[in-house]
Amino acid sequence: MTGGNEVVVFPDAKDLAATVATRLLSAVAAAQAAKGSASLVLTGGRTGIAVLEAVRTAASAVDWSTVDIYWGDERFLPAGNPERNETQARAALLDHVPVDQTRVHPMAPSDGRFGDDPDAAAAAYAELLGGSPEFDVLLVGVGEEGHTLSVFPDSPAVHSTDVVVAVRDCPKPPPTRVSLTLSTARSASQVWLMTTGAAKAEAVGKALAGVSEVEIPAAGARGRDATVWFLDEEAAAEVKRD
Ligand SMILES: O=C(O)[C@H](O)[C@@H](O)[C@H](O)[C@H](O)COP(=O)(O)O
Repeated sequence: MTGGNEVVVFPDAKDLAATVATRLLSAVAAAQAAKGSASLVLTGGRTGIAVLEAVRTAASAVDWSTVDIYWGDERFLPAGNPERNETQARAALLDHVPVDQTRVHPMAPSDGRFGDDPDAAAAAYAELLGGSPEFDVLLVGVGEEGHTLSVFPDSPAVHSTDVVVAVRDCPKPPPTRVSLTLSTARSASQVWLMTTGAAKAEAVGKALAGVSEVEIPAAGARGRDATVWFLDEEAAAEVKRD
């Protein structure tokens, strides 16, 4: 453990995705055994989508009909745009498992009922979540400068106390997004941060060394019951391990 974080290091991205997938399916089954359903929050990025592809290879292990699917953030683009996290998650997993579509909750597209208004899309998602969402596992990636979800260092989003926010002029394209805030992320029982590559090592090392979330937003992505970092050796290079 490192400062209350569990850190799991893998030789490569493939091994990381396979292990996270197995652990995620176990977490779903445990939540279903405990309360009859499971609530997952998905994210975008190479690692997040690779995990969903790995889940698909063993997807028969769980009853998908009682899994609630949310997104931690979304690229505010037209429905079906290949860059949308929802589009990629459906291609990687959701189109291949028998989910109850009424329990799959994408963030609005930029050509949906709110038009090109990310603030309205954010407000609607906050309303959907209600006051205290009870996520079982919230999956997030980590950017080179320490962003997570679509919350970037010293940005309006990192200072927000809202539930869900619109993000504009995002340093990572596309520029307009909708994102949970870090305080909402912290309502999850477990937060799993997953990243690979040497370019992430500095941000990961700082986050695990206790740097503020304003500087490294990933440092603020913490679960009520568990915070787990899944890293490859390169991304873990600056982590001081116990
Ligand atoms: O929409 C996105 O791109 C994600 O929300 C973003 O937070 C991503 O998870 C990180 O940028 C890491 O992405 P990689 O796993 O591709 O490095």
